[in-house]
Amino acid sequence: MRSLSTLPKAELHLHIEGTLEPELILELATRNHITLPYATLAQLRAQYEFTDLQSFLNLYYENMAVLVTEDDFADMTRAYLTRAREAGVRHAEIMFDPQAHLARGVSLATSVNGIAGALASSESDFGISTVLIAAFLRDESQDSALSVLADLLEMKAPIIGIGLDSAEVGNPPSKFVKLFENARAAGLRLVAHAGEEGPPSYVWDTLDLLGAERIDHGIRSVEDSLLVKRLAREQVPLTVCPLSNVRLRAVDSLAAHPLPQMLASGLNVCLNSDDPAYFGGYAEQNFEVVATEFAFDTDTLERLAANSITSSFATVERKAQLLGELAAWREQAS
Ligand SMILES: Nc1ncnc2[nH]cnc12
Ligand SMILES: [Zn+2]
Repeated sequence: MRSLSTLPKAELHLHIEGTLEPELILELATRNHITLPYATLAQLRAQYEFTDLQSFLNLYYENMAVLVTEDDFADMTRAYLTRAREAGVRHAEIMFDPQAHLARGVSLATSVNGIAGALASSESDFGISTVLIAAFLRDESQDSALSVLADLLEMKAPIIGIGLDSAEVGNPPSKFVKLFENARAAGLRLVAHAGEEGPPSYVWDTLDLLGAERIDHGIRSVEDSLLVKRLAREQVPLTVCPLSNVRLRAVDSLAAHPLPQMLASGLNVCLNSDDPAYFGGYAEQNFEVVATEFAFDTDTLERLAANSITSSFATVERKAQLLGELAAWREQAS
């Protein structure tokens, strides 16, 4: 099969802290004199066996301890952009978790300025247009989220929107109605994780109570045929992350992933890497594993890439440019 790193694509579901590779974690730990529970790469790598979302989140939050200065955040971001360019990512919508850094005593200015500083030149340095999304931790209170959102607005942080992530089950969308109201009133775009481990009712409520424009994951939607009909009718974008779902055991195996069923139902799905340093693959690898597993033809791969572009928050001009690149890729493919 032709390498799918040449397929022009947008990545819409990416946690920048989930791009911290083990090598960079240890390098930053040394630089910042942080003692992690793991002294060697082998010891750290041995932790990357997950049984569910929470088992991953525990390691993901623990490893963030190495992010201390603006330079650390900028280096992490540039490392992702370097790898994303190789993956054929032409536009990236990058989430970060400000509350996780605040809880460790790292200021909003440090995380925002470090990441946004690197993103400011992403197009000239890497050929990748980017936007930044502040994701709120659903296992924290809404009051905490409201206060951080107010601070982000006050400091005029260059964010295009907000997201909702972390432990889903037991933290339903209804907990964050006011947060999404405030973000909407501030002119921000709205996305949220739903239906990763949580039930289809969380997807309904993410649409109806929070007014989210995109659903991150959404794979459990297939359990509810009425919901599938609605998602198809409204063409709600679903940012699916196959390798993540396998590694966090949201599905029993790649073969059991509902992606083919979602495509057959006419859903607006695209492929993403979520936390690629933890789940064994970047954007092109997520395309390659499903292309192989499900024997997808060129039309299907093109559709997945087109969905990522049209569902993005890129400008109309940028979308047109990237769809043009995709058409050129198609020409070469045939
Ligand atoms: N896959 C995921 N689900 C929920 N929260 C996350 N934070 C980082 N990755 C996540
Ligand atoms: Zn995610």
